[in-house]
Amino acid sequence: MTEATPRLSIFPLARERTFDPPDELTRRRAEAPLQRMMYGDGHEGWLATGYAESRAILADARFSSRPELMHSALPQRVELRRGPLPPGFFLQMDPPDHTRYRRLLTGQFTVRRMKQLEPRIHDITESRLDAMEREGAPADLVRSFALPIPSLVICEMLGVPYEDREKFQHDSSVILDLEASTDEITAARDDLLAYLGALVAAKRKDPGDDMLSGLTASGELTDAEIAGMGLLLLIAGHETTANMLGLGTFALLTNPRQLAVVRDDPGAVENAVEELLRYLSILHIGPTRTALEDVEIGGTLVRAGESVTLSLGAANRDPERFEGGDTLDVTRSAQGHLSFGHGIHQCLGQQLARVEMRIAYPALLRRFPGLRLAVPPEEVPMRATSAVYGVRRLPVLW
Ligand code: HEM
Repeated sequence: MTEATPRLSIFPLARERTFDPPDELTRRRAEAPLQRMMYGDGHEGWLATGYAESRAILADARFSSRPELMHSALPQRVELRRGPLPPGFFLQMDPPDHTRYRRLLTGQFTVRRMKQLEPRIHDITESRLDAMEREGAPADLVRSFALPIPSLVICEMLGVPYEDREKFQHDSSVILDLEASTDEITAARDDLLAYLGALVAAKRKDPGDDMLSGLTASGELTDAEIAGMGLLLLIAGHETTANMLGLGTFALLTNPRQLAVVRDDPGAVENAVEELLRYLSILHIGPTRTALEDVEIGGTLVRAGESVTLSLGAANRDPERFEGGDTLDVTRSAQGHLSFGHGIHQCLGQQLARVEMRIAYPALLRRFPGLRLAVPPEEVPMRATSAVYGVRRLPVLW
């Protein structure tokens, strides 16, 4: 077993190339796929960059997701780790609490259920494309396409009024901002929780045909728990897919041969979406887990109480698992990628995200066969300091 002193201080975020993880992470992976890293709070924890190691950690019940056990890999405390966890926010819970909440939602996110949603997602996509056509070029693809589609879908599913999008889109982006202060994050979270709490209370009195109303009817949850679950679903449900649509389109526009496959071969789209998920790995940092007891991972001992931060981007490019992984190849089999995580916390909304992307990318590329960037690629502003990587704006012409 090996146990070295930390050589890396603080998780690197700066990317040398738009679509690749930071070079430092790639170098670290070649050196040791699980190695010591100094955390922002002085903790001597671990960094996992290898595919096998990351997958093993995510699958192992001896690693916890609880924020109060976790150290922060960045100097500033990030995400919702500070302060008491909102009830129902099961992303950061362990069994049995995690199991209890997640179980109430799994039926809503099955492949079958997502198939039923397909016609509605088609309609939403087409109406966004119509609006883009009406408004004319140039357009910001994020504002007119990538953000509204998943936002509209998750709003309809949850029963959140889309008219309130400015509030929840703003609060979500603050919560995910790695440079926001703890006070700003807490204020945005509390604002969104208060908004959702009022919505849930209204639905308890006058239920609709939506997920939040369904949860009130389950009789198992308090309003605060439902608001916490709603917070998780609302943030996870639009920020992630929106960034995949924006960044994915950018990647395709700079790889015209790959773009042509997605546009012209309907049979290739399913696979192409998996490859875009693998190649882009939009979770910029993490997840992070903490060992509840001593655990050996590939010959390295992680001691009880130590945190491990993963880089899914580095793991998804690991040459031991994906040959030539630094190249975008929409015809390769990207199955087994870790972009949706792995184990008990594996993304609940993954089928929804897949359906949205399988519909949206080809629809966009077919409607605007001449789609191209309106600015040089290096001028596209990136979300370099958000927990979810992507483009801030994507100016396009057609
Ligand atoms: C391309 C889009 C998406 C990506 C890349 C993504 C990624 C992830 C990842 C990596 C995790 C695991 C985090 C961990 O292990 O700590 C996760 C969890 C989760 N995701 Fe997604 N996600 C996406 C879309 C969605 C959508 C559309 C929803 C819909 C509501 C959603 C809801 C959730 C929820 C509720 C969890 C927590 C699951 C649990 O703790 O059991 N995600 N997601």
